[in-house]
Amino acid sequence: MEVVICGSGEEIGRHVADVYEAVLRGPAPVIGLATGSSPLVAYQELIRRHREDGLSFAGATAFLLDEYVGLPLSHPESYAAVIRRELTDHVDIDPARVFSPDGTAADLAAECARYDAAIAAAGGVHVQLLGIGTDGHVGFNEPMSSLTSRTRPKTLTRQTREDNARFFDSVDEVPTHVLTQGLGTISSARHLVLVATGSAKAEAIAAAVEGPLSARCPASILQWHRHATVFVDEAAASRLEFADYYRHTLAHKPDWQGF
Ligand SMILES: N[C@@H]1[C@@H](O)[C@H](O)[C@@H](COP(=O)(O)O)O[C@@H]1O
Repeated sequence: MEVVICGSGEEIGRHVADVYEAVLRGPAPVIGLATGSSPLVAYQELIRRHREDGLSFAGATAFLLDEYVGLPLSHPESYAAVIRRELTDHVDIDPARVFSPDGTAADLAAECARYDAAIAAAGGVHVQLLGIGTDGHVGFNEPMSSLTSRTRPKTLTRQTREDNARFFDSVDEVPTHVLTQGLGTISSARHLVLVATGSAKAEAIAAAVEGPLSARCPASILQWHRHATVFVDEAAASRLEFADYYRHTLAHKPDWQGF
């Protein structure tokens, strides 16, 4: 795992956009997208590169991490709607190639199996963007999620519903259940890129990066992955014991070595 401490959110956005641009310029790119506020600066940079530098998403396929159960796709806070609003409506990706689990499906278990099969049929995800919840969740894999789980329904913790209440009229409006790619599904992506900013994420980042590999902190699954990159700002890095080592590594990173 490579931990990269950045001076600003904009710097994180540029690094993430570099990683995505390299995949998008390759053959048949399959990109993993995430919602939440953490990826937004990277999405804005990708949209800028599309408009100003000709970066094309035309041949890309995209898979979203998760979705609320019970919110119609037309609901502005459904993740299918959020990703359209924040990224895919602003680039040249084929809307029919932007996939997300359907939280309104009559048979949720079958929908989850279908979703995993669709990811596999696309050849797997080249790069998966991740935020992190204050309880250490990735996607919507709450603490104690199986480390090998596949896409499935999950029950949100009270903490996560409170964290996400800002997108709804009240915490009571936040759905109680979700469909999420499992930790095993996420780990199948070839490159995991986790982004976190702000002091509210410092504890979760310390647990994920330097704590034990444990379902107690689902994001610690990145320690088990052969290609994982964690981009944090100074505030999110503030509880990292090895911060000086990460800074030293970055300062001496060879020119030939990307992320
Ligand atoms: N399901 C999403 C996660 O994918 C995201 O990482 C998390 C943190 O969001 P934010 O980046 O807004 O802090 O929020 C939600 O729970």
